[in-house]
Amino acid sequence: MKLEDFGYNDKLEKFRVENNLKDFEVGRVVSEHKERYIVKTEKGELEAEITGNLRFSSNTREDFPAVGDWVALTQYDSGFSLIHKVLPRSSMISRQNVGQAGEKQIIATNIDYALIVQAADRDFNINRLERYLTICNSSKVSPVIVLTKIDLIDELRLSEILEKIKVRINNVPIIAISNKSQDGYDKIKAIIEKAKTYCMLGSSGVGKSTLLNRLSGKTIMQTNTISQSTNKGRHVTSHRQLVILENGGILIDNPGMREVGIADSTGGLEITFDRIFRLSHNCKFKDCTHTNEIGCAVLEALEKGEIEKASYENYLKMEREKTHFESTIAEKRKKDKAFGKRLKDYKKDRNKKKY
Ligand SMILES: Nc1nc2c(ncn2[C@@H]2O[C@H](COP(=O)(O)OP(=O)(O)OP(=O)(O)O)[C@@H](O)[C@H]2O)c(=O)[nH]1
Ligand SMILES: [Zn+2]
Repeated sequence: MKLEDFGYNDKLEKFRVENNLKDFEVGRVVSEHKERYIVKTEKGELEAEITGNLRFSSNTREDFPAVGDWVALTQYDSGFSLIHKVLPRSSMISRQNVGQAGEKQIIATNIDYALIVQAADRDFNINRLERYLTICNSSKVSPVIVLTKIDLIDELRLSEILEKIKVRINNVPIIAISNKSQDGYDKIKAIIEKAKTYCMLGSSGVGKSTLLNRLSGKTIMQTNTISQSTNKGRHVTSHRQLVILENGGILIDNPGMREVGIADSTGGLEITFDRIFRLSHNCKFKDCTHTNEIGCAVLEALEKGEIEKASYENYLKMEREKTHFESTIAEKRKKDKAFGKRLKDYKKDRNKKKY
């Protein structure tokens, strides 16, 4: 397989040449477990770790490789490889780190499209759709809405749902499918492009695994463990998290992806709620919160019924979450800085005492 088959492009190649990385091998991280990586190269899959240098020059977890990353690495005779550099990312999906407040955890990188999967029966929820959209918009990933289980509803209900979406969400393709009858499969297959990278976002039970299995032409979820011997006879076993689909698309499906909470949409609100943001330019006060101010263009539009009340409320809720998350990050930075200073003072002090 060529690098291009799993997503390598001219931009990455240009970076590689300009940054004197020609002596390294290039590969894509297909799985990660406790800082051990499986990297797919033209020669096959390699097991790798990062160099000490990369570790020490990393300021945050974001600088470490993640699934989807393109990396420059060296393979040693022992069959072991070291990652020297992470090539620039075109997109990044992250979530709030559950253990550490204010820390981000990268789920996957270099994703072109996210399939936002919602079942058309009980799962359908437009507020949640807006949240997933916001995740996409803040991650620089293009969204596609996929409605599954349309075999469980009638045509009237389906057109109602489609209408509901269109009132609140503009310019996002919507594909309605049934994994059971395979209705709409031609449409979903048609949007999946060769060498583009996809991921799926959606609640549990909406049909993501079923769709993935069908698109890959294999039963991946059950046979997800690959065992392959490296050229030195070492065995690499990993949970495959990057899958090449039947028509050449690439799908990232790692455990983290399934856990991207809808609370992780800390940016991208401007794009999801562009109507509200456009209106806000006409608010009397620059720092208008659009909740009780005089001369608020958003409240005026709301009163006139020009924007949906439910959408407005969803926006306010997400805006509050965003503010909260940002202040947690700011606080953490302040603490880190204070700690850094204390450490410096301590070292200075210790050095003074030496002489
Ligand atoms: N009727 C109907 N059932 C479906 C459809 N798609 C999936 N299902 C069923 O819904 C259930 C859940 O499907 P999965 O594919 O496991 O859902 P998932 O999104 O991968 O769920 P998690 O693995 O928990 O994230 C299974 O019993 C499927 O057979 C559909 O289009 N129509
Ligand atoms: Zn306002």
